[in-house]
Amino acid sequence: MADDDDKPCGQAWTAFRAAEKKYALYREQKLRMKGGRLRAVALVTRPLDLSGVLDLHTACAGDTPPGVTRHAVPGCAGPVFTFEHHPGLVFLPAAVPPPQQRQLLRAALHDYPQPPARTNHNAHFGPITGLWEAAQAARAGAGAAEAGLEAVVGGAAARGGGGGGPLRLRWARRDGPAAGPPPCVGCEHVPAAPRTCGAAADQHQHRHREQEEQQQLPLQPAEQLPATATGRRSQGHGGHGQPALGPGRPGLGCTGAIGGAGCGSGSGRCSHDGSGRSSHGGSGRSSHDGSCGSSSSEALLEALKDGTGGARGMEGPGGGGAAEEAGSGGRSRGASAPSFAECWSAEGPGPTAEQLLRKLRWATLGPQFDWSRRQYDMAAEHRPLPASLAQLATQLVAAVEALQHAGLGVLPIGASGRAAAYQPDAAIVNYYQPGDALGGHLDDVERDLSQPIVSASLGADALFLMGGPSRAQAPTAMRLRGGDVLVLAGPARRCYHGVPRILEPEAAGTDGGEDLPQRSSGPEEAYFRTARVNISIRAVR
Ligand SMILES: O=C(O)CCC(=O)C(=O)O
Ligand SMILES: [Fe+2]
Repeated sequence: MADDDDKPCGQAWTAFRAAEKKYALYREQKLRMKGGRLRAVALVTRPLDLSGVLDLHTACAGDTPPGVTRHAVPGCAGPVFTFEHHPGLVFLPAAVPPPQQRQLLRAALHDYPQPPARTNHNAHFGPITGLWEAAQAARAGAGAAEAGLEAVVGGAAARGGGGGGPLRLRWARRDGPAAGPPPCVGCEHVPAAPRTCGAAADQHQHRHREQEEQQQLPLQPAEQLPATATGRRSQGHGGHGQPALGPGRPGLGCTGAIGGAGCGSGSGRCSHDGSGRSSHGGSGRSSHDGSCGSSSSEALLEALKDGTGGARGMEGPGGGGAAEEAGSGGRSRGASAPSFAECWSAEGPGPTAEQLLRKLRWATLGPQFDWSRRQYDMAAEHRPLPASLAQLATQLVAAVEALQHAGLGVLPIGASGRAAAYQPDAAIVNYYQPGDALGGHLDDVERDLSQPIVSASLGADALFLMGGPSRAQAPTAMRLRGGDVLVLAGPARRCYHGVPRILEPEAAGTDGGEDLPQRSSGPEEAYFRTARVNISIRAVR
């Protein structure tokens, strides 16, 4: 793990940090004198200067900018770009075709956060089943209530005038070590360590969210816990971090820190926690026919009928969901996963599903990283990397290998130097809302750093910073759109990178979601009009 070389407070920012600050979203209160007093009249977004940002979609059509080389690669529909100052970085614009984007976006909401995959919520609440479906329950409407939604939500549907009501987690966040039995499913919490100025007290914190401190989820006594969920605590939690709500991310192998306010921001956190043994979370049903408008409520109702909690695999071109791809065969939750009904009710003490969905930051597929031992825990329960993601990464790495054969030297891949040696088995799924950022970091704890990372962007546009081996090196700012892929290979594996900004539609110059395939009014599309998902696929074994 490389040193965190951000300068201490009071000194100049590193070049990387300066770039983060340049592109970060800042909102300022506009003040005006009213009645003899200064009053806040509006929240103003600081203008964003995109003139220094590389947009290789425009270069696809026109001239290639200095320091960037365009290649035609067999097997790639469009051009592929490499960078003089970033050896090992390969940019493949629009490499994920629209139908596959659509499948991945749906899977990212329906499947990937399902237990036994872990998410940032595990540290506070334990495994949660059917988050997306529960968040959609209020939209399920009277039909859903009639069909049995009220069986789960109690009186909420009725109180909601037939429109359903928000579902709440049955258990609440715990803010301290469990005070005696009974322990609960949601009690993994490590007391916050104070963030010290410029120090490495929390060097695993990468994400910040504007105003996150004001957006804390409700804290209530952990009561009314589902009997079946008691006694389960996630394993392997290193206890080093600060799994406060919001910006924690797995940071597998990451070194970095970002704090919107610099020192003393107190928002550092890291939520790494191992989970139990491998299982899966879906029954492998496919639903990629564009009929997503009602699919979430249908999935919910299906789930209510069969008790699987909506944890259905919906990903995979061949009709198989992620779980099916993982060879699970039918049941839709892992051994340690509570059912949908155990998780959600109309009157639980916890936050609403919508709140939790907004705060979903990451999910991990494949082996979990154990921060206490600083290694991947291969034995702990996890959701295997779906075959479709492994296939996507393998195909793209093979395309990149073609550059190698053309003498461009962007790899090696593995000791053999052949793409065939590349066997991805893990991914981090990052969920970004407007205002989120991922601070500069290295991904450097995988066993074999000669294995590339394949990083696919989905949903809203973002700015990506690609730096060098130290933060002192000024990064290149690039615009990423839904469907774009970056491959970090060779020397680029040891370089700082991060995401300082998700482009809100105004900044992006769009009304949002232009790049989403087959735009429709489905809830998934609505989510991705402003949100972004990144899936970074890795080989960790
Ligand atoms: O969101 C992105 O584009 C970058 C993600 C990343 O760097 C990571 O997950 O390590
Ligand atoms: Fe990364």
